[in-house]
Order: sequence, then C-alpha cells, then structure tokens
Amino acid sequence: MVDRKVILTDVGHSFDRTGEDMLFRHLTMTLLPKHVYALTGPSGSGKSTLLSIIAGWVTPVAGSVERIDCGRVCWVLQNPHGVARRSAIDHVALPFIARGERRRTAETHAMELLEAFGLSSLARKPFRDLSGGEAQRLMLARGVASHAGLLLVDEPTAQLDLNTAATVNEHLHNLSMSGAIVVVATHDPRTRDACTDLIDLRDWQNDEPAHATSIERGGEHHE
Ligand SMILES: Nc1ncnc2c1ncn2[C@@H]1O[C@H](COP(=O)(O)OP(=O)(O)OP(=O)(O)O)[C@@H](O)[C@H]1O
Repeated sequence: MVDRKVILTDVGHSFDRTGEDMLFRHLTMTLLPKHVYALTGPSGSGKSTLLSIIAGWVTPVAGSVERIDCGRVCWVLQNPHGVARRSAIDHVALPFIARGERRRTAETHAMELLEAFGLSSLARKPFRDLSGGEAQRLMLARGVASHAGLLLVDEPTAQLDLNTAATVNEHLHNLSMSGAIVVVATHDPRTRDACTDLIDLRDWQNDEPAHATSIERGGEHHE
C-alpha cells in the first residue's frame, strides 16, 4: 500500500479514428492515496473516458498509464447496477463474506456501513426498490466494504440533498485517508470543494502541458 499510485504520462484520447479531435492531451500526473481528485470539465469533455482510462478499461490513443499496487478497482456509476431482488444489506455484506467472515459478522459490518451512508432503514429493501441516489450510496458502501484501492466515482452527489451529499463527501475523504486513491467526476461545486485536488479537463485540451492543482477547503484553489 505504501507504493500505491497511478502514473499518467502524456495521456491523450480521441474516439475519432484520425486522432485529430482529441478530448484531452499531454495529461501527466501521479495519483496518490490520501488524496481525493475532483475531475471536472463541461459535459462531453471526457471525464468518464478518463475514469475508464485510469481504471484500465480503455487504452488511451496517446501516452501511458501505470497502476502500481492499486489492488481492487471499484467503479461507482451514476446509475449503478445491482442484483434486483437482493437486499441492500446483501450487496454490502458480500465482500465481507468473500473475505471469509461468517454471515452474521458480515451483516453487522455491513449494517455499520449502511448506517454511515444513511441507508440503515433500507437494509432489507430489494435493490430494485432503491432510488438512484440510494443505489449509488449503496455502491459506495460496497466500495468501502470491498477495500477498494482505487475508487472511481461518477457524479456521487448529483441526486442528493445537501446533508446526504456532505456525508458522502466525508466518506470519500475517509476512504482516501484509509489508503485508497479516489477520483470523482463531478459537476457539483460542493463535491469539488470537498476534494483535495482538482483535475480540470479544460486545462488539458491544448498543446501545452498543464498540471493538477490542490484545492483549499472553502472553494478557492491554488497551484
Ligand atoms: N465509446 C465511445 N465511442 C465514441 N465516442 C464516445 C465513446 N464514449 C464517449 N464518447 C464521446 O466522447 C466524448 C466524451 O464523453 P464522456 O462521457 O467521457 O464525457 P463526460 O465529460 O463524462 O460527459 P458528462 O459530463 O456529460 O457525463 C463525448 O462526446 C462522447 O459522445
């Protein structure tokens, strides 16, 4: 875990076969644990694409990505998929059971996480009955349960009220402090401000190399 990092070197991507219409280019940075990276940019600028590149699911047309000691990669989608008939608690207990815990202990641990994410009253509800925001928080709880080393989150607070959004942001921070690398694609200024570092894709649309900036709590950011 000490050496966990993702190294992006001169990364660029285009879905255009000619490679002329690059979404971003020359993206060079190292992502580290204990940081929460806000990935911002206008709709269509390539945030989800960059998350897929960081996860290793898309190969960039330019540059390279090295994932060192990242362990389990967990992706929390905006509209996550679960097992329709399985209960919320089952979704979170499963990673504990997979690591050898007895069901009862796993359910106790899962319940603690459901409480932390404001979902304890929904524990026995089947996944198909959860709202979009509830389903997404459930998947974040599952990400924590599965000890993800690299957590990629798409718009975690878009569908949430202020208090729940603040709780989710706090958990993303806690997760990063426990040793995970967390990257959050977001349009929400509150979520951006709750992150430690900013990757604004608008900075990477030109030929000149840019860099990630760190964010001061309270909204201002500096280099
Ligand atoms: N598999 C694909 N093939 C072709 N074009 C794609 C593919 N995936 C995404 N694109 C295009 O690439 C661009 C970037 O898409 P992406 O989903 O990464 O943007 P985004 O910044 O996450 O957008 P939003 O904020 O709206 O979610 C868009 O124009 C999209 O249509």
